[in-house]
Formats: sequence, structure tokens, C-alpha cells
Amino acid sequence: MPSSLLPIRISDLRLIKGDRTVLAGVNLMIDKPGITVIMGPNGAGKTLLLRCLHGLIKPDQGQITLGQLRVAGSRDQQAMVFQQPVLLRRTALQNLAFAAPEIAKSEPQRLIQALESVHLADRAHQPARMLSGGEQQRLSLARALLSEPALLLLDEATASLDPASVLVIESLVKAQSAQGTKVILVSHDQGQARRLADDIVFMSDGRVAEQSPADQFFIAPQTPVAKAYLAGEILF
Ligand SMILES: Nc1ncnc2c1ncn2[C@@H]1O[C@H](COP(=O)(O)OP(=O)(O)OP(=O)(O)O)[C@@H](O)[C@H]1O
Repeated sequence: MPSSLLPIRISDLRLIKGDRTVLAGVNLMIDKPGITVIMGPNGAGKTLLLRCLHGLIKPDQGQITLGQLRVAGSRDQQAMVFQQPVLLRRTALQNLAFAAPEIAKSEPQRLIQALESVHLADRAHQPARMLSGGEQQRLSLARALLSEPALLLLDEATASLDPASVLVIESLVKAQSAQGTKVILVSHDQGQARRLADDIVFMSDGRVAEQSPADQFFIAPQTPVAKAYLAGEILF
């Protein structure tokens, strides 16, 4: 079933930090289900855009609507996974139970299934912060998916993780997308973008430079900046 938070419309989004305009009028419409990957050079505004979408930052100007809702109304249907896992000083299982107390009470087996889905069932009673980076991120994703979000946002969630964890996370993200969750993912990893993306949003200098179906983007990027980025000519 397609996500109820589509289409996502972002119009003239502006954000100023200090004396810098860091989002300089972002216009974007995402109306298709599947996985949208946001790419672009360092400092392009990818993380800030994702944070605005999740209601963590209030833009100075502009509007975001998700389906019929504004961000404040859609927050409980969204989940976000950050580059650095944010876990409590509790066991892996308790981290899930804390995030989903209703499920913990009425269907505790779902928490175990969630751990199994990220290959962490045997770590259930270990302190979450003692897990490896890859394990912590897998736990973060399991926690994010417990609420069965209509929109899943991932910000460089697999950057610098071990290949096995990357594989587990990518498989789960794909499966979740196939079940109807809209996924928006920020990644610098071109391999990952090719593996996962249905469409690409390419950002540069606080704006959307290009939005294309993924197969088209990698074969024939429309803008010089995307072309240079894919060719490895833009390092920062
Ligand atoms: N709190 C802040 N105060 C001032 N400037 C900020 C703040 N947060 C972000 N910026 C600046 O806004 C710009 C966009 O930041 P953002 O983190 O969205 O970039 P990005 O595209 O995600 O980059 P990267 O690929 O390096 O993660 C950057 O130049 C950054 O330095």
C-alpha cells in the first residue's frame, strides 16, 4: 500500500544559520513510492533538509506538506535513523521496549522479531552502547521500524559501517519500502545509491539541482554539477 504521506511537497524552503543561507529556496515534489536517495557535495544542505522534513528544525521560510498534513501532524507516522546511533544506557531489548511501550506490553514477541530482523536476537540482553557500531545502527533501524512508519528517513545511516551491517540495513530498507513505507535516504555512497534508489534528488548549494529517475541519473545526469560529482571531480 502506498504511503499515506505522499505526495511530499516542499516549497521555497529557506534556512539561515548565522549569516549564511544554508537552505536557499528548496523546491521539491516527491510523489512516487519507493526509495528516494538525496545526494550532493558536502555542505549542500542534505542533512538540514532531512531534519526539516522530520520537524527537528523549523525553516525560516517555506512550506512542507506530506499528503494532507504538515510536518507537526505527520511526525508520529515518521521515523528517522541518524548517522550516529542514539541509544539509551539499557539493553538492546529495553531500548526497543522504551521506544514502543504499547508493543512491549501487548505483543512483546514483536520486539524479539525486530531484533531477529537485524540479526541481533542473541544480543537482546546486552547493553546497547556496548554493541559494535554496525550492531548499534542495526538496532536503531529495528527501533525505527517498530512503529511501522509511513515515512522512513535515513541520514548517512551506513557510513563507515562493516559490509555485513550495510547489507542487513539495505535489505531491511528495501523490504520496508516494498511494504509501502516511503524511504528518503541521504548517502554519499554511489554504490549504495545505485543499489537502492528509485529516484535521485541531487542537492548543491542549498538547493535542489536535479531530480531524476535513478537509472537516468547515473547514465546521463542533467546538470554540470551532478556530472562533476559522479565523475569524482567535486571532493568537497
Ligand atoms: N547549526 C549550524 N550552524 C551553522 N551552520 C550550519 C549548522 N548546521 C549546518 N550548517 C551548515 O549548513 C550547511 C549544510 O549543512 P548540511 O549538514 O545539511 O550539509 P550536508 O549536505 O548534509 O553535508 P555532508 O555531506 O557534509 O553531511 C553546511 O555548510 C554546514 O556547515
